[in-house]
Amino acid sequence: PYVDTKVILENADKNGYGVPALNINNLEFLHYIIEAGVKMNSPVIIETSQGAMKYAGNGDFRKGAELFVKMVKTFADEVDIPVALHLDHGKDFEYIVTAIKAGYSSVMIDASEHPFEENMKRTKEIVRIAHAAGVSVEAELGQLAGVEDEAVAAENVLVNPEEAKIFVEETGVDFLAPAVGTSHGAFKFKGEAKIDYDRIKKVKEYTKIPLVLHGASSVVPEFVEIAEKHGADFGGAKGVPADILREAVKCGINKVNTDTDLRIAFVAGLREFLNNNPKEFDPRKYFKLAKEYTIKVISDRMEVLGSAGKA
Ligand SMILES: O=C(COP(=O)(O)O)N(O)CCCCO
Ligand code: NA
Ligand SMILES: [Zn+2]
Repeated sequence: PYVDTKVILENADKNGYGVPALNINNLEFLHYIIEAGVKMNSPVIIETSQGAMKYAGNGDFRKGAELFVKMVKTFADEVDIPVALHLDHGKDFEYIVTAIKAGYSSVMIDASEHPFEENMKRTKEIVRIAHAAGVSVEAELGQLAGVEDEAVAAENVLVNPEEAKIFVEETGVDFLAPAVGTSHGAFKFKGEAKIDYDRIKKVKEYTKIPLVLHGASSVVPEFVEIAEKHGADFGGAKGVPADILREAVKCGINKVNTDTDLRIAFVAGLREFLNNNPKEFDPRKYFKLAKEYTIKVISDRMEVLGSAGKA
């Protein structure tokens, strides 16, 4: 069934597990996520960026939002696992309100590049509108380095746990994404991978709401190697290893944003298949290995985060 993201995350919070939030831009990735969720008996949070809304609507983000809601609801109504649709990194008021009106389960207002007071003001406004429509809200405190669609943050600004307490009390936001050392994309760490567990624990203790880890892809070496064997150049790619994800969930993370891992698994399968099948040009065939690898990486992540078996 199609559910509010809050239902999924409150259950995860109560029972101490994490749920992968998986980005889509098209039908194929939606198929794969649903198939993995059903296979693993795991709740799934489907998420789309503002760019995905534009892409699906061929430039018209309102059309894209409508399309995504129809697609996700169609799949959700056919399966027994809980399925939610979330707007990821909502930065523009128009996109966020469009997602709320189109029927998204939840929206993120990402005002993290603004000063604290401004972030609170913008978040309060969206909470008021979203809650009036029965939609839950995620906000971000601190900044992740790396590129987030349009905005590029220079370097990591880690969350201030005391600020987080005030922020959640003042805004009434349903979930919070504290910046704790990760970044978006495939090149997350120069040296060894590490995130600030203490900050996660403090934010959890002070806010007592479901927490979100952004930039959480592991950048799985197995798929990086396959992709590079077949022509990709991902030198230096490094993500958040499974043991760090497990620890982050123990410290209070419940929603685990994952996009890069799906992209790498898919492109690894696509490159391998195309290289080995020069005569093939049927898209129902040449996505086969891409589909298999993407379902594998999602299934494994559900095991790592503990959402497997929890639907
Ligand atoms: O936090 C994340 C996931 O980040 P990643 O999958 O790159 O680790 N997201 O919000 C997904 C979209 C961001 C651009 O990839
Ligand atoms: Na942000
Ligand atoms: Zn993110």
